[in-house]
Amino acid sequence: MIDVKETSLKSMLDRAINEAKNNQSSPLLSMTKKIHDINPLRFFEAAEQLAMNRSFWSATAETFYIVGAGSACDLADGAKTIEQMEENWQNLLAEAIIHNPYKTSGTGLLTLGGMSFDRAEHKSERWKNFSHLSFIIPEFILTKNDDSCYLTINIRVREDDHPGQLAERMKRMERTLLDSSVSLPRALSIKSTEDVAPSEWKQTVKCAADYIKQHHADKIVLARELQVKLSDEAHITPILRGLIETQTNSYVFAFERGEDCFLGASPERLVKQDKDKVLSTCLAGTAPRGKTQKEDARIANSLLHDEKNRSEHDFVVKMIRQSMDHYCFNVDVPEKPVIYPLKNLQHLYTPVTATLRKWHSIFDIIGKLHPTPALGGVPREKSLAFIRNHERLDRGWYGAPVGWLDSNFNGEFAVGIRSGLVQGDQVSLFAGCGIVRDSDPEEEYDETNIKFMPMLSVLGG
Ligand SMILES: C=C(O[C@@H]1C=C(C(=O)O)C=C[C@H]1O)C(=O)O
Ligand SMILES: [Mg+2]
Repeated sequence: MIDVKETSLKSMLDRAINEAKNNQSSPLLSMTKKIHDINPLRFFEAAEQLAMNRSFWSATAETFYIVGAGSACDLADGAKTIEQMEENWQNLLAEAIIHNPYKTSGTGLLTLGGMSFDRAEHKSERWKNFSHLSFIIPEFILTKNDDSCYLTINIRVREDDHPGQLAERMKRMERTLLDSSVSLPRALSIKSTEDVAPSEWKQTVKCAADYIKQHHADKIVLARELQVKLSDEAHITPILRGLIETQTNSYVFAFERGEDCFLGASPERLVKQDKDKVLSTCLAGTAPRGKTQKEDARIANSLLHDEKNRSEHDFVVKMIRQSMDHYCFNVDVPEKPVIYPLKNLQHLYTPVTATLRKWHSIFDIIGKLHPTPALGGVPREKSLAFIRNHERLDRGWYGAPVGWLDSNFNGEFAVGIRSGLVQGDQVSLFAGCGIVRDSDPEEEYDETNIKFMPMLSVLGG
């Protein structure tokens, strides 16, 4: 990695093109600067006008946004596993020419992306635009952290590139992306919804509960789908705005691939890395919110003491603790869960903190954790086999890690739940729940219905 102090795009390009010629390589040039305050949703919308594929990430508990536009490269090209992708990342970093004078996490050279829930599963037509593994380094990245905004430009430089022309092209695109007069499209409304095979799903829940009672497994997470037809082709920006405004304590994300977009507002952090500090979250066990404060407190209290929900939760805690022990020391896990309140429901929540051992990365942790028993089950292989054989859904990127990481060992990944796949005027929403021995199909069905609410309400339902 070459850390550069000079700042003009043209002189950086001259330098990078020289490197490319001398080494017969195509290094990535990454330049970051501070810019005036800009609404991340306007930047996101402006990228649509340039017909660029977009990535969006926001942690709504903080004022933190990363918006990516275009693609300088996909790290997962030619990689079948997370390990191979990490190797691509390391090779790219080794050659990269970076100018980023800021220490803020999420600025500078970074990558955003996700993966399929089950990379062993055959990909259906519906997810054709979403590779099993895909992490893009956007051409333009807007990072907003509290009141500070940063713009990063990433260019894959080739030896026959013309520095002057390239600099002009990037500047023109930058002007369009930062144009604050871009108007935000209006929200749409829902024309109809269709619950996909509800009675078959309840039957599968019963089958899973029986399988568990026969001691073949301890927990199996089953998901189902709700098809939504919109009044017109979906605009992504108003959906994201709705999610940001309504879903506190969540990660609002969107990943466009071709004409399709996978998006959602997940409350579930898989892992956050801040140098050698890592944080994971056990989130499982669910109840609705109460209509009054008193009712809400009563529901929270019974959730905390409910045996069935505690067992759903405890499987996750046990597994995450063991997995973190693998790559970390100082693993700290509180004895009991607390309540994690969301707009439409509340969960049992246990945070896990740890220190990452030298030579290990966030990719190692993702590879070890996914799928946790919050989305797969216990034991892992048996529950995955059950899901493959019985669930009628191709989960695609639903339930899998989505997030970002930068070149300074910071990053954050959520589990892609409370989410949907937008394809034109059609949205497929996904929701699942943890089946244990005492699960009742009707109750689990009701639980998935509340999990559809965050997405449904911003789509206009
Ligand atoms: C599978 C989902 O959520 C998971 C299942 C939960 C449960 O069954 O109680 C709670 C949170 C998540 O771990 C989903 O939202 O789709
Ligand atoms: Mg549950």
